[in-house]
Amino acid sequence: SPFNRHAPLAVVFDHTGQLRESYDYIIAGGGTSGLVVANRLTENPRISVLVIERGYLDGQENGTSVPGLSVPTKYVRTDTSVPQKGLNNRTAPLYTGDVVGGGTVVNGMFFARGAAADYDAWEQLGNPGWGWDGLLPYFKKSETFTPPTAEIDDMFPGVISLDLEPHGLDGPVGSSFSNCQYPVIENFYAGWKSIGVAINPQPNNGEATGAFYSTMSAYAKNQSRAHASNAYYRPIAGARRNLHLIAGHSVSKINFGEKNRAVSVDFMSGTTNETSTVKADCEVILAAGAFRTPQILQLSGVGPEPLLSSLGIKTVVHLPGVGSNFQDQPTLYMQFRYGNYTFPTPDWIFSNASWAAEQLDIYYKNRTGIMTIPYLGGSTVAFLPLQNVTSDYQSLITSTSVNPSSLFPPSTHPSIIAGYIAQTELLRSIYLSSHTAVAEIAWEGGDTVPLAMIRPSSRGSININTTNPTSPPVIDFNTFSHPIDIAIAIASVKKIREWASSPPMRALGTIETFPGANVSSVAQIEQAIRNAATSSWQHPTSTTAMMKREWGGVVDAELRVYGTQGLRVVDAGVFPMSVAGHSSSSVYAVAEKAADIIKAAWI
Ligand SMILES: Cc1cc2nc3c(=O)[nH]c(=O)nc-3n(C[C@H](O)[C@H](O)[C@H](O)COP(=O)(O)OP(=O)(O)OC[C@H]3O[C@@H](n4cnc5c(N)ncnc54)[C@H](O)[C@@H]3O)c2cc1C
Repeated sequence: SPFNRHAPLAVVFDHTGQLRESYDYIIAGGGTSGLVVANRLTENPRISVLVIERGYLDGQENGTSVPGLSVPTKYVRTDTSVPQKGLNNRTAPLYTGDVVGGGTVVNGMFFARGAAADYDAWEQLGNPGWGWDGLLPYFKKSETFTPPTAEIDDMFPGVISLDLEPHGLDGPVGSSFSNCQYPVIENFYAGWKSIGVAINPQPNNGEATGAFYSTMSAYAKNQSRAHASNAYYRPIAGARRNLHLIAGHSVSKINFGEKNRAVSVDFMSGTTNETSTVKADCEVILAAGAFRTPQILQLSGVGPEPLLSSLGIKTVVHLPGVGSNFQDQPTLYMQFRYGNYTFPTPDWIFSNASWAAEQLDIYYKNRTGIMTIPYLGGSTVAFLPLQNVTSDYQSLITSTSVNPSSLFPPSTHPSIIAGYIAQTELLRSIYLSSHTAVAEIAWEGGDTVPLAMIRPSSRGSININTTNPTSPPVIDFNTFSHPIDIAIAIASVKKIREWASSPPMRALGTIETFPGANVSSVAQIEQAIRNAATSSWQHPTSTTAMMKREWGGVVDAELRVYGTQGLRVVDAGVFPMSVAGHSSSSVYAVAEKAADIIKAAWI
């Protein structure tokens, strides 16, 4: 059993008989945010915390620690959306972590923060303290940053800032750089530079734009993956008797007492479906991620009343925003090949077994080589503000403006539309800004060039359609429902082509194989995107948004669920809008801040 390792001070349980009847705090979801909060609250030995996690502890397999290896599929859960009109009625997968540590155990290890403007927009949506200045101390608190090796610094002079100031130096999550790189990455930077996209050596200081070498979530010393489990849970698991974690069980319902106080949760065994109840003396904290937290709330009677009553669920709080405002970042995987490219490419890891074995050997001996580069995309990215994507950006914004109400079904509660209008006003200034990006282009030196539309105006939903907690909720990304999203995607494809045909990339003999040179008119590019893009960049957020209640918000600026007591949400669902960056570093920062907010309430 995976639990034997923890004996005799075992705090990981797999059956309910070992649990107490009540805990001060019950955390639903032992993923990224849940483990941060569990760790911080149990710093006080008088506070007891139970984490209930659907997945199990990872077995510390090579795939969860060596950046260059693929993660064991058993830790990744795949759910499927309803057909997406904007994708010519195709469905799209949503991947999430199904393991203690959640998404960070299986993610692509990009560890870049969003732009200051992204978090400032959160604050402007009515959340004092949640802007860049308010969050920066928590980004730092979660991180131990290590600058690149001299070898990487010499290979890419000036590409990575050695300035430690914006970083944390003693937090739980390692943040560092792969210490080996494919030499062709130089052409990536030179290509962008040649078409006017500057190299940004310090993308973690609020200016997350330009072409840069991203920090990755890894410990520099041994070049192994840093995830929430090994950063926030394993180091304390045996030592803190006040922290219990039950694996393999899912929270199915929050039970409310007088004045809508969350008093206990029901949770189910993943193997037997047997349901148990455990009491919360202080609070229930939801950390099941942007996909699952709305499900728990709706099953518990907190959500849009019409939906709840249609399923026969008694409404505890009519909160129309639960499950709405869903955001993810649609992604198109363009394909290229390279005529003059003889050096090993990232694709060799899969196609050349003896080379891959040799690299693994180098990794284990010296913690260097190609296996230090995350397999899901490398570390090299370009984050383009709209004005870098197209010089016509102002007319693109004007020509795609729509009546916000027309983007939602007629039955949508007015508060959701009001909140969306508040967001679109901020989005407009974001689209005009040179300080935050709309498109992300990654290249690890191989055939695939992902293009992620990281600043969507479209909004989807996550809603239950059954009272059965073992059925996943309905995922509707509503991809490309706002015309600006497809317009930005089309302009971005053209921009990537400009980069691919810049002299430094041409020198590699770069040829686009998908969509391909014959796909050239705007209409053709649009169809190629609609036929091939996927809805998610694996960054689902905003389904329990921190916004005013009259704007369809679900939690206040202290992350308390409106209309309830003793109930908060701390996961990526609380982001009012997605950030133009990868989400994990923001999730850690939000959860660190959440823990401080919860502790402040003790006094
Ligand atoms: C394949 C993939 C690649 C990614 N790549 C990157 C990347 O390169 N860089 C980056 O920054 N971000 C990336 N992300 C996103 C990032 O990892 C997530 O944004 C982050 O982990 C979300 O944290 P969370 O706490 O909101 O949710 P999670 O970490 O998903 O935690 C939620 C936890 O709740 C559990 N759970 C769900 N339902 C229940 C229930 N009912 N009861 C109990 N437990 C439950 C889940 O098993 C999970 O462990 C990626 C994600 C994936 C899946």
